[in-house]
Amino acid sequence: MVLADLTAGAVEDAQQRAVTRPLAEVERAALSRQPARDALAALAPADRVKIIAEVKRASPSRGDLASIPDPAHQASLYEQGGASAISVLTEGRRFKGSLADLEAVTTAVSLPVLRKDFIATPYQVLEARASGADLVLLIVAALEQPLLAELHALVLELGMTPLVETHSADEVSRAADIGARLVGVNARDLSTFELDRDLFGRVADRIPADAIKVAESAVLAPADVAHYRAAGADVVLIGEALVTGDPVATLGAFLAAGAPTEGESA
Ligand SMILES: O=P(O)(O)OC[C@@H](O)[C@@H](O)c1c[nH]c2ccccc12
Repeated sequence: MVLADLTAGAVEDAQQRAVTRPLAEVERAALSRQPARDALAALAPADRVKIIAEVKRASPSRGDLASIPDPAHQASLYEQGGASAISVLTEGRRFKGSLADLEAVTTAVSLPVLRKDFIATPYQVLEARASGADLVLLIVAALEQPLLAELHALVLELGMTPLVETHSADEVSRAADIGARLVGVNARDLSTFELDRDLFGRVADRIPADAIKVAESAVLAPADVAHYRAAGADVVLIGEALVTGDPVATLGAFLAAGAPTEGESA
């Protein structure tokens, strides 16, 4: 199972880092950071769709996407283009990211920043905060419910916001059960890599009314943003389409497609 392998690899890499940087040290670093930026406020539902723009060099499904020699610069362009938050892939093996990328991005922008990785241990959550993350991705399919609840609580305790990622109605229920306030639905199944842009629309009504709804993946054109908006998304998370070309212009087109249409009462 691909998701299990990705998670096992990420946990193994974290264990390796823990050899030279023990948990107590990472905890101290995490607690000495400036407080996390308020992601729920930044992503609060508005009349138009908000965008989380992602720094991603490669992925197991798409291979190499862009070299992104300067992730801080890339993130600055996203901020300039009107993104509401930034996502940074920190997984090294298949996505070619790192915690250094995350740290560089949080320094360069004033937006909340998500650590996008395969998180399954408290150590990885502490590392996220120690590197300046404001949000942490938790993938429901990768975690047993008690561990999901434990990590969710730890993210909150550290003042960060968990983005709880789901792939089915059942997983949305599990997110609701732990009181998730920011729920993502990923169009890409992380085990088969199959894309289903309509999954969000099928499960959106299961997301608790007080949670922010995030549609993740498969936005390649402005029409895809409009599609997700019509299906009830408050926020879309976009990677691939932003890492090449002119991200400021692309974001402008995506934001326009997520705005209310003429005649529509906001
Ligand atoms: O590049 P896309 O199709 O715009 O997708 C972005 C984002 O949703 C995707 O990178 C993603 C969603 N969930 C993840 C979990 C792990 C790694 C990556 C992801």
